[in-house]
Amino acid sequence: MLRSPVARLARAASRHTPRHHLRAISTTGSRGLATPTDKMVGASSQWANPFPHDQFHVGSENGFLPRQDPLAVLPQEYEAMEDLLDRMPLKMADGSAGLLATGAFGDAVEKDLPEYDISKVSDPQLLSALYRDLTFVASGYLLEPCDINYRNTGGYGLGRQTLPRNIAVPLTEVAKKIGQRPFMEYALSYALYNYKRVDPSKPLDYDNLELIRSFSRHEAEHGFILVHVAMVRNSGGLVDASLAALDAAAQGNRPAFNAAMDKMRETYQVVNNVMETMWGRSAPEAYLSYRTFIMGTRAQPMFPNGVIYEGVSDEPFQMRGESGANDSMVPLGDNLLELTGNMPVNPLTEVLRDFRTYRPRNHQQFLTYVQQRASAVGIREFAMGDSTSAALYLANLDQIRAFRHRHWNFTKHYILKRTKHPVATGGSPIVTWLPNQLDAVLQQMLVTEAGIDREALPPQYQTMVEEISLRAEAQQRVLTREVARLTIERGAQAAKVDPSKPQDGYATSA
Ligand code: HEM
Repeated sequence: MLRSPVARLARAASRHTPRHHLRAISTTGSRGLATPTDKMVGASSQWANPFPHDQFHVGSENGFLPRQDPLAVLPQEYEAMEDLLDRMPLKMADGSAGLLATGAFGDAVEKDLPEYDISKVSDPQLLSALYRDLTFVASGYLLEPCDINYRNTGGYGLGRQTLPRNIAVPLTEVAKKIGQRPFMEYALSYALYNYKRVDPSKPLDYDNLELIRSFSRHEAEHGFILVHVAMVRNSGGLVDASLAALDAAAQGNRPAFNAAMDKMRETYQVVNNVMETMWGRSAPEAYLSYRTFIMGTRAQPMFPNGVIYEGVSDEPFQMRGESGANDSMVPLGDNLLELTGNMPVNPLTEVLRDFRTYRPRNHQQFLTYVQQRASAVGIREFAMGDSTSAALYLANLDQIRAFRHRHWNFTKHYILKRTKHPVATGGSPIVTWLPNQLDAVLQQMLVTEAGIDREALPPQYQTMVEEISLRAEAQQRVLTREVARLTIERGAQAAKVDPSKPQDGYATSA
């Protein structure tokens, strides 16, 4: 990873700022930095979900979660699949070994799963539940041999290269109906459509959440998935604040813009605080015991030619695996703050763009809308036109940095410490991909802070800008060293993007 001249210039410029005047006030409290007004939030008149009947419907209440809780139990006619999924996990509810533990899942799928006729199904909630459940069956089936191999040898070997028609045909049909690819997704399958409330009358707090499906039934998998849900549960605030910021900038309304940016920062901080609970709720040493099942069929050595979907196509499909990279909260920040357009032009950034096509179609459209409107309105330029706005813009970049920095730490402790496998579940190179984006945020922060007239700021903002800048400089230095070391240790494979082109034929709407 190379330092860009821009970052060096930014650092040089920031050194001219008189720092000894600054009072030490922490930026980590939840106290607001601007004075929010009640009028600040409220949906923009310009955004409407283009697929109004879909379960994933971006809104200020549910944010990026589905607007109805996921259907937890399938109707009676799908009893065979429900039963199969109950017997599937490595560990059964009573502690005994499930089908995946003994390697009996594949046979059970071939013997016990009917080829469901989905043609008459139109209820959106049922379609989404069928999609989730068929993708669980598909991933369990394809990756069962890899998990057994991993447990015996520490390597993954090859997965099953063909998906039988009793999974492939209904899965492809349901996927088409809801505008998705026929493979496990982060939002529509594994994470955001896989929770139920313990007490239906209570809110979506972590302690009131339970999983619907699981590959392992290990408490670490429970924690891993449900921490995502507990974070995204706050995303309505991000949706609201981003629309309010766009409207305010379009109208040249500085107080409303600052209030929206502060609301955005505050909400990201809540999200980041929930993210921090991952360490305690999902043990790092257990992660690899269920991770095999969320791998993809693209850019993975277990599926060198992709997978044939029997009864669907003679050409193999290759799909990225389930990954938090398909969550919409960080891309929303990237797009609103006009960071996406400033990502380096390289194959790693191409992977980022590709990831953004793996998500519910209303999410995709919303993110595209925010990206286009932020650029049309000139959010960054508007923010840089006033010191306080610029400081709040920087504070939001800092929240995106905090997310990506913590996330890189997760990757080091949950994955890099424990396996040499060169690609992550989504098919990105494990050593360089996350740092590519983290470095881009750090550089944008350094350029931004260099452009802020600190003397014009109230004291607490001066301190905030100072703290943020020092942290960004230090983190960029450490990151550069880490990536260089890891690339040498792990070799080119762990650093390079798989050059193969997707052959999935399922590029969706955005
Ligand atoms: C144990 C915890 C976690 C680990 C080990 C982990 C690991 C990873 C890895 C390896 C990637 C690279 C992409 C790929 O799969 O190919 C990734 C991407 C990503 N994950 Fe996670 N993840 C964790 C938790 C989370 C959580 C809780 C979220 C919250 C939504 C999240 C959101 C993301 C995002 C947004 C990206 C894309 C990052 C970017 O744009 O720079 N992850 N994750």
